[in-house]
Amino acid sequence: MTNSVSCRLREAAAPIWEACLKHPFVTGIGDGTLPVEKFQHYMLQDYLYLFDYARVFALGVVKARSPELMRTFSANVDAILGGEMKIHRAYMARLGISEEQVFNVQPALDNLSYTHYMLAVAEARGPAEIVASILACSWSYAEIGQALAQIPGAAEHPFYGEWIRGYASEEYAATNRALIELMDSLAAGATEEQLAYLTDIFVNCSRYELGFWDMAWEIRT
Ligand SMILES: Cc1ncc(CO)c(N)n1
Repeated sequence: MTNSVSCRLREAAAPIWEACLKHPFVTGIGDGTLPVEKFQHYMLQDYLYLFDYARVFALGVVKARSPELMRTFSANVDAILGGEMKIHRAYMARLGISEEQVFNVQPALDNLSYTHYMLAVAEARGPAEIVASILACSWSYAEIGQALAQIPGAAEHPFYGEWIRGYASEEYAATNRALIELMDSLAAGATEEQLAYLTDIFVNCSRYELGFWDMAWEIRT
């Protein structure tokens, strides 16, 4: 991965990712001290977020110019709607929230701005830019999951353990690795100008990730 495009993206966003890992919301999941009220707000917002996140991948299906790439994007739409959302649905059930109730929640401004930035990039550009915008989300959650799972007892926590196990799972890591490889293959032969744009997208999405943790921590609407 050294010297790869994905490595360059990761390095450009490194200080922001550090801040995400140290964020009180994230460390609160890790040590189990996060107030459930904050987590519930986050869960509702994140569930809404995932529908738009799946739409970004769906635009990848529209923009792809090869059947293989169409299938890759399509499989990711399915992995989000059917796989990752299982974590959310399990928490919704535990918190007593129905899918209908979620759809009556207004997206927080930090959430709406983030998803609409990704959707705007996806509408205007092509597969490489779509993957750059999605990779910041997927990869940062994979790193957060791995980091929290290393804290003794964290993955067994009666409430937050399930979230940690979901994002620390081999399934999630494998999907993320495939996205990293896809980024590198789509960016192969890109000009310096194109690479600079992919980096901007990745860094902006990382800033939005940090904003999402702030929104959740402060219960911003
Ligand atoms: C805000 C946010 N970013 C990334 C992910 C991982 O898909 C998520 N579930 N939520």
